[in-house]
Amino acid sequence: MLKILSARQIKSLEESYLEEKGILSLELMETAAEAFCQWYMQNFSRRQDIAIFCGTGNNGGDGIAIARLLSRQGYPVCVYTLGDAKDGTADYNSNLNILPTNIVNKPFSNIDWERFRCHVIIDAMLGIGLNKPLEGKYLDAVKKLNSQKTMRIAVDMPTGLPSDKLVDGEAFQAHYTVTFQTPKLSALFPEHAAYVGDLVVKDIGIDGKYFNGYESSRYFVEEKDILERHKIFHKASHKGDFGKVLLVGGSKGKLGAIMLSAKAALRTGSGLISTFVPGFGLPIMQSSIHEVMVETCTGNDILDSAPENLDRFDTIAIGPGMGTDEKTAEALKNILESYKGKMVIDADALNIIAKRKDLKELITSQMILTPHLKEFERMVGDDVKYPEGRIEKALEFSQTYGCVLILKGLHSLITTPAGIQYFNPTGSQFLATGGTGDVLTGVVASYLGQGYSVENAALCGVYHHGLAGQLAGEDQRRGTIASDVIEKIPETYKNLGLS
Ligand SMILES: NC(=O)C1=CN([C@@H]2O[C@H](COP(=O)(O)OP(=O)(O)OC[C@H]3O[C@@H](n4cnc5c(N)ncnc54)[C@H](O)[C@@H]3O)[C@@H](O)[C@H]2O)[C@@H](O)CC1
Ligand SMILES: Nc1ncnc2c1ncn2[C@@H]1O[C@H](COP(=O)(O)OP(=O)(O)O)[C@@H](O)[C@H]1O
Ligand SMILES: [K+]
Repeated sequence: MLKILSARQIKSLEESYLEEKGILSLELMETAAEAFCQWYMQNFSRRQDIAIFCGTGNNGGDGIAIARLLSRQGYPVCVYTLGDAKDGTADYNSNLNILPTNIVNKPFSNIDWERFRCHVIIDAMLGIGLNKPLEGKYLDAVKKLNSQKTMRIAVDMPTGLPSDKLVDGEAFQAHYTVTFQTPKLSALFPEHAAYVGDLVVKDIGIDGKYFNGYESSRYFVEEKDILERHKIFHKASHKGDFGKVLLVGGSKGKLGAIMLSAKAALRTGSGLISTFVPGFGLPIMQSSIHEVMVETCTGNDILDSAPENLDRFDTIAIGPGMGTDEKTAEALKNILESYKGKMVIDADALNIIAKRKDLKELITSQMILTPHLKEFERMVGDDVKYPEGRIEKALEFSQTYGCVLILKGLHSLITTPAGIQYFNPTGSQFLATGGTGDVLTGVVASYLGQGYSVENAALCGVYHHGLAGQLAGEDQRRGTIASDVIEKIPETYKNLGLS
């Protein structure tokens, strides 16, 4: 887990790290520049001309160091500077003094934009030191650079993006942001996706113990955190070990949702999947998914009653394609009141709960709720447009009702009633297609059925779902559909070296 700190905390952390280790800030800057270059060299060829735009703070210092290191490796670089070296930080100037003279270093104001050409723009103008919205030459630079049809990469933070809050005005629009040690909170806001691009986090050697003294209950999940949360199943495991899951949902025209959940749960590794659907769904379910057992409610078209003997199941997920009819709401109430095991509550089950205070009171610590933004807004009855407020609201909701909350979207946010908030690193814009939420429900329910805690099921579920989305997107690009995501779930295990 990478602890997410504010810009102020990061500066203080770096100072105490440098002091304790007896390292100069210039050395840490060199490590950061090396980390950037290592990533750059793995991804880009020497045939691409690079223009590095530098401010005169430490972000600019990183940029100048990057220019030296890349040039030494045979990469063609030019430096363009905003600001006056006499105002520069000590580390910026130390780097400027050793910039090889064969590297072109021009003031930004001297650029002839008619003739300006490069393949890659690196933004090292401003980083976490940003203290006001862009104006003047920085604003001008960002506008000019954003209009270039080239690859754009930001060092640490895109210029103009505040580390901890929503952007005010313009900011550099990066295709990649290579940040150091731990992501800054605002780089995880979906609203900032167009500025941050793909986020790359590079270790610069400040180990976890230095983070201990800084208060934050927000974390960025890493692959190793997921690996250690998985259960290992032995060779003689039988289907009962992998859990008996019941998926409740479906209504006329929306049976597909529960089918997607069921298939996703099977591909995640569930032992036995049962579904509970309206009567019309029986022949359809049976003929399309042979591995799934099907039970039906009393009504033909809508879900109007609850299943018998709920204790047969290790976990229940409810909501996909279920509809919000009055009778369905009563069936939901019945299930929430009578089932004591772990549950996933999704989609229409959330929409029903949003309107019924008596149902909200039935939320327990055994439950994982999986709203997308609109569903969350319905549940909290408030505007959740602003990310800072939304993250706070998620915390408040999880603590008030004692449940785990998965707020879906780019970097889905998992909040636990203990007050910990985890941002998920996996995912892809190709998941933005109907039915992928139903897939997530099946994946999370499967882990609950396999005996994972609510917290671990939520973390592992969201991570694998996002990774499956990435893998499906690599093959199918914008043609990706929810079924493609399901088919990639097994590959996520292979990818992580899990059996
Ligand atoms: N401190 C350290 O030891 C390390 C810092 N690193 C780099 O240092 C960066 C932070 O450096 P700084 O603290 O010098 O900050 P920046 O380089 O981000 O910016 C600082 C300067 O920009 C000015 N400024 C702020 N907002 C402005 C605006 N809107 N328009 C014009 N000028 C503006 C400030 O007054 C200040 O002079 C990080 O983002 C990272 O790139 C890395 O080298 C890793 C190690
Ligand atoms: N741009 C995106 N980047 C990352 N993940 C995304 C993106 N868009 C959607 N997702 C993920 O896809 C899923 C969509 O869920 P949801 O909105 O409930 O879809 P549906 O109701 O169609 O099943 C969520 O897990 C969400 O996190
Ligand atoms: K930058």
